[in-house]
Amino acid sequence: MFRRSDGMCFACSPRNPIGLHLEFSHEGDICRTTFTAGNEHQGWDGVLHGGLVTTLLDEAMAQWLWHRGVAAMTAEMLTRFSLPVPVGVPVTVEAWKEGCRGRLWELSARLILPGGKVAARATAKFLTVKENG
Ligand SMILES: CCCCCCCC/C=C\CCCCCCCC(=O)SCCNC(=O)CCNC(=O)[C@H](O)C(C)(C)COP(=O)(O)OP(=O)(O)OC[C@H]1O[C@@H](n2cnc3c(N)ncnc32)[C@H](O)[C@@H]1OP(=O)(O)O
Repeated sequence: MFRRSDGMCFACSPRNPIGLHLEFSHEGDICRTTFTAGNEHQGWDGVLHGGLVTTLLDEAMAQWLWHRGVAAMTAEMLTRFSLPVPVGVPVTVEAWKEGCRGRLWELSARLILPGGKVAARATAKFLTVKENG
Protein backbone atom coordinates (compact mmCIF):
# COMPACT_ATOMS: atom_id res chain seq x y z
CA MET A 1 0.00 0.00 0.00
CA PHE A 2 2.80 2.42 0.87
CA ARG A 3 6.54 2.28 1.12
CA ARG A 4 9.03 4.15 3.18
CA SER A 5 12.10 2.26 2.02
CA ASP A 6 13.23 5.13 -0.21
CA GLY A 7 14.10 7.05 2.96
CA MET A 8 12.95 10.22 1.19
CA CYS A 9 10.64 11.62 3.85
CA PHE A 10 10.04 15.27 2.91
CA ALA A 11 10.30 16.34 6.54
CA CYS A 12 13.12 14.22 7.95
CA SER A 13 15.27 12.57 5.30
CA PRO A 14 18.76 14.00 4.93
CA ARG A 15 18.68 12.62 1.36
CA ASN A 16 15.67 14.57 0.12
CA PRO A 17 17.05 17.49 -1.90
CA ILE A 18 13.95 19.65 -1.37
CA GLY A 19 13.18 18.35 2.14
CA LEU A 20 13.17 20.15 5.48
CA HIS A 21 15.96 17.92 6.89
CA LEU A 22 14.51 17.93 10.39
CA GLU A 23 16.45 16.20 13.16
CA PHE A 24 14.66 15.10 16.31
CA SER A 25 15.71 14.66 19.90
CA HIS A 26 13.82 12.85 22.62
CA GLU A 27 13.83 13.95 26.23
CA GLY A 28 11.50 12.17 28.62
CA ASP A 29 8.06 12.18 27.01
CA ILE A 30 8.83 15.02 24.60
CA CYS A 31 9.97 14.77 20.99
CA ARG A 32 11.61 18.01 19.86
CA THR A 33 13.05 19.63 16.75
CA THR A 34 14.10 23.09 15.66
CA PHE A 35 13.60 24.65 12.25
CA THR A 36 14.47 27.95 10.62
CA ALA A 37 12.27 28.68 7.64
CA GLY A 38 13.74 30.25 4.53
CA ASN A 39 12.09 32.54 1.98
CA GLU A 40 11.25 29.46 -0.09
CA HIS A 41 8.96 28.30 2.72
CA GLN A 42 6.77 31.39 2.94
CA GLY A 43 3.19 32.00 1.95
CA TRP A 44 2.42 35.56 2.94
CA ASP A 45 5.61 37.66 2.70
CA GLY A 46 7.92 36.84 5.59
CA VAL A 47 5.54 34.27 7.07
CA LEU A 48 5.97 30.49 7.07
CA HIS A 49 3.28 28.80 4.97
CA GLY A 50 0.54 27.28 7.14
CA GLY A 51 0.80 23.95 5.40
CA LEU A 52 4.41 23.74 6.47
CA VAL A 53 3.51 24.70 10.03
CA THR A 54 1.19 21.70 9.95
CA THR A 55 3.95 19.56 8.44
CA LEU A 56 6.31 20.43 11.31
CA LEU A 57 3.69 19.57 13.92
CA ASP A 58 2.60 16.36 12.12
CA GLU A 59 6.15 15.12 11.71
CA ALA A 60 7.07 15.75 15.36
CA MET A 61 4.10 13.64 16.47
CA ALA A 62 4.95 10.88 13.95
CA GLN A 63 8.54 10.90 15.17
CA TRP A 64 7.37 10.57 18.79
CA LEU A 65 5.79 7.28 17.71
CA TRP A 66 8.60 6.18 15.38
CA HIS A 67 11.15 6.59 18.18
CA ARG A 68 9.08 4.13 20.23
CA GLY A 69 8.92 1.50 17.50
CA VAL A 70 5.52 2.48 16.09
CA ALA A 71 5.01 3.18 12.38
CA ALA A 72 1.74 5.09 12.20
CA MET A 73 -0.11 7.27 9.72
CA THR A 74 -1.93 10.46 10.50
CA ALA A 75 -5.67 9.75 10.40
CA GLU A 76 -6.91 13.13 11.62
CA MET A 77 -5.32 16.42 12.61
CA LEU A 78 -6.55 19.78 13.90
CA THR A 79 -4.20 22.76 13.83
CA ARG A 80 -4.75 26.09 15.53
CA PHE A 81 -2.62 28.89 14.07
CA SER A 82 -2.39 31.55 16.78
CA LEU A 83 0.48 33.73 15.57
CA PRO A 84 2.32 34.11 12.26
CA VAL A 85 5.61 32.22 12.20
CA PRO A 86 8.32 34.49 10.77
CA VAL A 87 10.88 33.14 8.34
CA GLY A 88 14.53 33.41 9.35
CA VAL A 89 14.11 32.69 13.05
CA PRO A 90 14.67 29.34 14.79
CA VAL A 91 11.46 27.84 16.10
CA THR A 92 11.05 24.84 18.37
CA VAL A 93 8.47 22.11 17.81
CA GLU A 94 7.49 19.72 20.59
CA ALA A 95 5.21 16.67 20.52
CA TRP A 96 3.90 14.33 23.17
CA LYS A 97 1.39 11.52 23.66
CA GLU A 98 -2.09 12.13 25.05
CA GLY A 99 -3.38 8.56 24.94
CA CYS A 100 -3.57 5.22 23.15
CA ARG A 101 -6.33 2.64 22.51
CA GLY A 102 -5.34 -0.33 20.42
CA ARG A 103 -3.99 0.99 17.11
CA LEU A 104 -5.27 4.51 17.75
CA TRP A 105 -2.84 7.04 19.20
CA GLU A 106 -3.70 10.59 20.23
CA LEU A 107 -0.88 13.12 20.28
CA SER A 108 -0.43 16.86 20.65
CA ALA A 109 2.21 19.24 19.40
CA ARG A 110 3.11 22.88 19.60
CA LEU A 111 5.36 25.32 17.77
CA ILE A 112 7.21 27.80 19.97
CA LEU A 113 8.72 31.08 18.80
CA PRO A 114 11.99 32.49 20.14
CA GLY A 115 10.92 34.18 23.37
CA GLY A 116 8.49 31.44 24.26
CA LYS A 117 5.17 32.35 22.65
CA VAL A 118 3.24 29.41 21.20
CA ALA A 119 2.39 30.18 17.57
CA ALA A 120 0.55 26.95 16.72
CA ARG A 121 -0.90 23.91 18.41
CA ALA A 122 -2.16 20.64 17.01
CA THR A 123 -3.95 17.54 18.15
CA ALA A 124 -3.97 14.44 16.00
CA LYS A 125 -5.00 10.83 15.78
CA PHE A 126 -2.56 8.29 14.32
CA LEU A 127 -3.22 4.67 13.41
CA THR A 128 -0.52 2.06 13.68
CA VAL A 129 0.17 0.54 10.28
CA LYS A 130 3.09 -1.66 11.34
CA GLU A 131 5.86 -1.95 13.85
CA ASN A 132 9.07 -0.37 12.59
CA GLY A 133 11.36 -2.93 14.21
C1 LIG B 1 18.57 7.52 5.78
C2 LIG B 1 17.18 7.79 5.55
C3 LIG B 1 16.42 8.28 6.68
C4 LIG B 1 15.06 8.60 6.27
C5 LIG B 1 14.11 8.24 7.30
C6 LIG B 1 13.06 7.37 6.78
C7 LIG B 1 12.26 6.81 7.90
C8 LIG B 1 11.15 7.73 8.21
C9 LIG B 1 10.73 7.59 9.64
C10 LIG B 1 9.64 8.07 10.01
C11 LIG B 1 8.80 8.70 9.00
C12 LIG B 1 7.61 9.20 9.56
C13 LIG B 1 6.91 9.86 8.44
C14 LIG B 1 5.69 10.42 9.03
C15 LIG B 1 5.03 11.39 8.12
C16 LIG B 1 4.03 12.14 8.91
C17 LIG B 1 2.76 11.37 9.07
C18 LIG B 1 1.96 11.45 7.81
O1 LIG B 1 1.89 12.47 7.19
S1 LIG B 1 1.15 10.05 7.28
C19 LIG B 1 0.43 10.54 5.71
C20 LIG B 1 -0.91 11.17 5.87
N1 LIG B 1 -1.89 10.16 6.29
C21 LIG B 1 -2.37 9.29 5.38
O2 LIG B 1 -2.07 9.29 4.21
C22 LIG B 1 -3.35 8.28 5.94
C23 LIG B 1 -4.39 7.91 4.88
N2 LIG B 1 -5.34 6.98 5.52
C24 LIG B 1 -5.08 5.67 5.57
O3 LIG B 1 -4.13 5.15 4.99
C25 LIG B 1 -6.04 4.85 6.36
O4 LIG B 1 -7.27 5.53 6.47
C26 LIG B 1 -5.47 4.57 7.80
C27 LIG B 1 -4.14 3.80 7.72
C28 LIG B 1 -5.28 5.87 8.60
C29 LIG B 1 -6.48 3.71 8.53
O5 LIG B 1 -6.88 2.69 7.65
P1 LIG B 1 -7.01 1.18 8.17
O6 LIG B 1 -7.65 0.42 7.06
O7 LIG B 1 -5.69 0.70 8.66
O8 LIG B 1 -7.93 1.26 9.43
P2 LIG B 1 -9.55 1.51 9.49
O9 LIG B 1 -10.22 0.17 9.36
O10 LIG B 1 -9.97 2.59 8.55
O11 LIG B 1 -9.69 2.05 10.97
C30 LIG B 1 -9.32 1.22 12.07
C31 LIG B 1 -10.08 1.71 13.24
O12 LIG B 1 -9.69 3.04 13.56
C32 LIG B 1 -10.82 3.92 13.47
N3 LIG B 1 -10.43 5.21 12.93
C33 LIG B 1 -9.93 5.45 11.71
N4 LIG B 1 -9.67 6.76 11.57
C34 LIG B 1 -10.04 7.33 12.72
C35 LIG B 1 -10.02 8.67 13.20
N5 LIG B 1 -9.56 9.68 12.47
N6 LIG B 1 -10.48 8.90 14.45
C36 LIG B 1 -10.95 7.91 15.22
N7 LIG B 1 -10.97 6.62 14.82
C37 LIG B 1 -10.53 6.34 13.60
C38 LIG B 1 -11.82 3.19 12.57
O13 LIG B 1 -13.15 3.61 12.83
C39 LIG B 1 -11.57 1.77 12.96
O14 LIG B 1 -12.23 1.50 14.17
P3 LIG B 1 -12.98 0.08 14.40
O15 LIG B 1 -11.91 -0.98 14.27
O16 LIG B 1 -14.01 -0.02 13.32
O17 LIG B 1 -13.58 0.18 15.77
